[in-house]
Amino acid sequence: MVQTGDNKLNVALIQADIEIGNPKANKAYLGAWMEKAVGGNPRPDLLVLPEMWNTGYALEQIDDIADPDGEDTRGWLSDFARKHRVMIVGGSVAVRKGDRILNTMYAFDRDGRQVGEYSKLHLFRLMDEEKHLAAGDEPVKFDLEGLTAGASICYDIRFPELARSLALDGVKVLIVPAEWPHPRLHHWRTLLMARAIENQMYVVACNRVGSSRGTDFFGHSLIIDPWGEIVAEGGEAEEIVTGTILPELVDEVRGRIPVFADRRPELYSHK
Ligand SMILES: NC(=O)CCC(=O)C(=O)O
Repeated sequence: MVQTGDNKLNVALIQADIEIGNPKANKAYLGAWMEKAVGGNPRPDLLVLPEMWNTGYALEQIDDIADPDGEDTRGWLSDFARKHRVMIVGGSVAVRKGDRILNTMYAFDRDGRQVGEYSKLHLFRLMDEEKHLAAGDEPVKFDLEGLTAGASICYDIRFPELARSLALDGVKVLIVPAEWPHPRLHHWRTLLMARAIENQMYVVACNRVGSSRGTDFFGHSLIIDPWGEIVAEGGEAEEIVTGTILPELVDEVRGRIPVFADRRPELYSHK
């Protein structure tokens, strides 16, 4: 595929392990990986973290260890973004809001200003999320220096309607933090690829690695372009996965196969 334009975005995905139930240790650990990432060549424009990186799936303790109003997380990510002049999609963290605990993503620009906040819409019963967490209530898009990004957290990618409605709303890159384990690597790769191809958009997905209470997380963080080509893919160990987004490619692919113009929404009856 011919790629043009100098409006590119260098992305670094922090594919790290997470210690269950230890937000302080996880912040220090992720912070060290983030420092390493911003020292990379090329320098990243955007860092992406995995899902629930503050607590892991310590759901029986979640009431005690979720970040109240996300204040600590937001302050820390904002300071890092400003100090290193880098945009951050801060994966997601367990956040306490009133009497609810949510699985929430925060995004920041290079000045450390918060540009997005999204709480996972679809709770994953196989990991007991619905017993301990509350679901978010709206899809979210946000701006990354002129590139419109949409949020999906892990299990959310099994719901094509969400990615499609974000695409119809102008989203050109879907950001997906995850804690997605074996034995569903095939689902992970196939669903992310499908979301990219059907919506003709970039998909940027950061999955954790390591084992936690008998569950093995496989990494395989991915950057997929709007034609469905893999730009970068991690292995199963800790690493920083890097790749470049070329925003013009979204319009080029959408021009090549006019999927959005060819839709027949009047025939799709189910809400
Ligand atoms: N944390 C999650 O949402 C995991 C989703 C998952 O593993 C799946 O198969 O879906």
